Amino acid sequence: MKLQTLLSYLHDFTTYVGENPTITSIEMDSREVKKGSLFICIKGFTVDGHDFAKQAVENGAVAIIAERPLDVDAPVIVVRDSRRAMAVLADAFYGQPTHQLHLIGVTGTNGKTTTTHIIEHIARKANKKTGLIGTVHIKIGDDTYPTKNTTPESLLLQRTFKQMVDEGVDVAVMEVSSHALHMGRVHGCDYDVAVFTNLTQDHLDYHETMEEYRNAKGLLFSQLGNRYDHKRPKFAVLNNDDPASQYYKHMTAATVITYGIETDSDIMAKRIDIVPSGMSFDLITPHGTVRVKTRLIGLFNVYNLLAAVSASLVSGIPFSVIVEAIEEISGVAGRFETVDEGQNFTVIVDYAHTPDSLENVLKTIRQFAQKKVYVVVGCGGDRDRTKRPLMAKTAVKYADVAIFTSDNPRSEEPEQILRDMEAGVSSERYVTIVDRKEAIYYAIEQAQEGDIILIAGKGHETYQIIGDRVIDFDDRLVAREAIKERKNIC
Ligand SMILES: CC(=O)N[C@H]1[C@@H](OP(=O)(O)OP(=O)(O)OC[C@H]2O[C@@H](n3ccc(=O)[nH]c3=O)[C@H](O)[C@@H]2O)O[C@H](CO)[C@@H](O)[C@@H]1O[C@H](C)C(=O)N[C@@H](C)C(=O)N[C@H](CCC(=O)O)C(=O)O
Ligand SMILES: Nc1ncnc2c1ncn2[C@@H]1O[C@H](COP(=O)(O)OP(=O)(O)OP(=O)(O)O)[C@@H](O)[C@H]1O
Repeated sequence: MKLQTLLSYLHDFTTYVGENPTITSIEMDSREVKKGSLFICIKGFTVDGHDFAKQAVENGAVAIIAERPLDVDAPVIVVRDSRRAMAVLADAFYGQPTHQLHLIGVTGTNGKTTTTHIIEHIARKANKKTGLIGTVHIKIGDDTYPTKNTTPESLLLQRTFKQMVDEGVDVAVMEVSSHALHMGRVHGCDYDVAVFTNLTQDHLDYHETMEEYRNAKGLLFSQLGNRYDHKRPKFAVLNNDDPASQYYKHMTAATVITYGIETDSDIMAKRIDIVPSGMSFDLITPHGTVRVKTRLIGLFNVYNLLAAVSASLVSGIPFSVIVEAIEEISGVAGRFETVDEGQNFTVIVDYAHTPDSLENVLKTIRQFAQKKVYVVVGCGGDRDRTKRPLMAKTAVKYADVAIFTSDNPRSEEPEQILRDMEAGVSSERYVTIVDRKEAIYYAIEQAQEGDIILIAGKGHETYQIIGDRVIDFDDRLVAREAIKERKNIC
């Protein structure tokens, strides 16, 4: 594509009249630049991409997008916000692929990964070829690709959508983080369905106030149905039991579909029975009411199922197929995942890393617990500090024994993070063990027959970030080793 053709997609840009090279790729990392690339300088949180423009030109970049003039041997196009410009350019460069996909975006503090996986499962059951983008991985059909962010940067995102179109994907479902919405990573995405799960405290290191956090998520709904003059209908699927939905309802031009348990909604669950092996409930929809059974556990998963059912129904998937799919779905990796080595106590690994999700998971466990409940929990470094005392308070409130430990301390001292957690609790019902492996071993050594241990925070993750180092660490493997060692000792 010619540079000037590409630039014509930037609405606020009209002045470029220089050279017009053919652009063979767009890159935001100077190390990825090839001959013919357009290099976009992004001011990062660690380094400034503008400092790598020279290197990009040496590597073959034929034009540069930047937020200020640069002294390099290639045309420099100055824009106000290069990250947003990148989203528009990537969308254009890859042929606006989201116009050709049925795209479902899921946002909310908790439940995004679970809900997107349920939707993917339902769509596959309906014989659709699916694409999935989220925290665990990117998946196209059966092929998976690793990913660094819940919602990737626009370049990778649009490249992925293009691959999905090329591979014949019918339904693409993705997690849309508030960071991505705020930074404009998803600018240019043409969503057909936007789903809201819930809003509770998280990410205040980035958004600063709950209001800003709520507004960032609102961008998914305010932009839905406004941006493109398409014939395709647009739907906003909202959790009626969450107060933030009232706000999103008023800001969207799309058709609103609501779901809930407590508040009258289009799609509802009633008569919910939860047992250790799963749940059953009346699923009430405009297409009829059926009693469904699922292996997923916890009231929060009823919400995730309702969100997924609503999104699937407005996507035209038959009700009977949806019901069949939810009856056979098993869990999502690292979400309420049990570690079973035949021991006589239960070990659950769960990704709960917000006060609300920790509370929900512990409340669910409390429903079955006959004996003691242990929780191993920590808080990430360089992230929302205000949630640390709240996480500790929740752990101590619902567990008999809380073990505070490290969870991705990053550049912070783990001891300081743990002191921040301890500040939230006055009782002595906790133990602090800095080393996460030791903490897990401690819980497993202490557990008696019938006890339940929740290892919270890292779920499917297979690493710990300590300082600059990323070390291999998988809660599930560590728990397995600890159980086996304990058996050998016994
Ligand atoms: C705070 C944040 O969002 N950081 C993101 C950002 O990294 P950064 O700002 O540190 O980038 P940087 O290293 O400073 O680099 C700046 C620019 O220089 C370029 N560069 C750098 C070095 C070089 O030699 N040459 C070069 O060109 C880089 O390619 C980049 O374009 O850009 C990276 C590349 O896209 C992202 O992966 C990274 O996300 C990090 C991993 C992150 O943790 N982000 C969190 C806050 C986040 O976005 N989380 C949400 C979900 C949260 C949730 O719901 O739980 C998400 O969607 O993932
Ligand atoms: N609807 C929900 N409401 C509250 N808590 C939930 C809900 N769904 C899941 N959880 C809890 O939150 C944890 C994370 O769930 P999930 O990965 O689906 O959310 P997420 O929104 O993708 O999280 P993240 O943005 O951090 O990746 C689960 O392990 C569970 O403990």
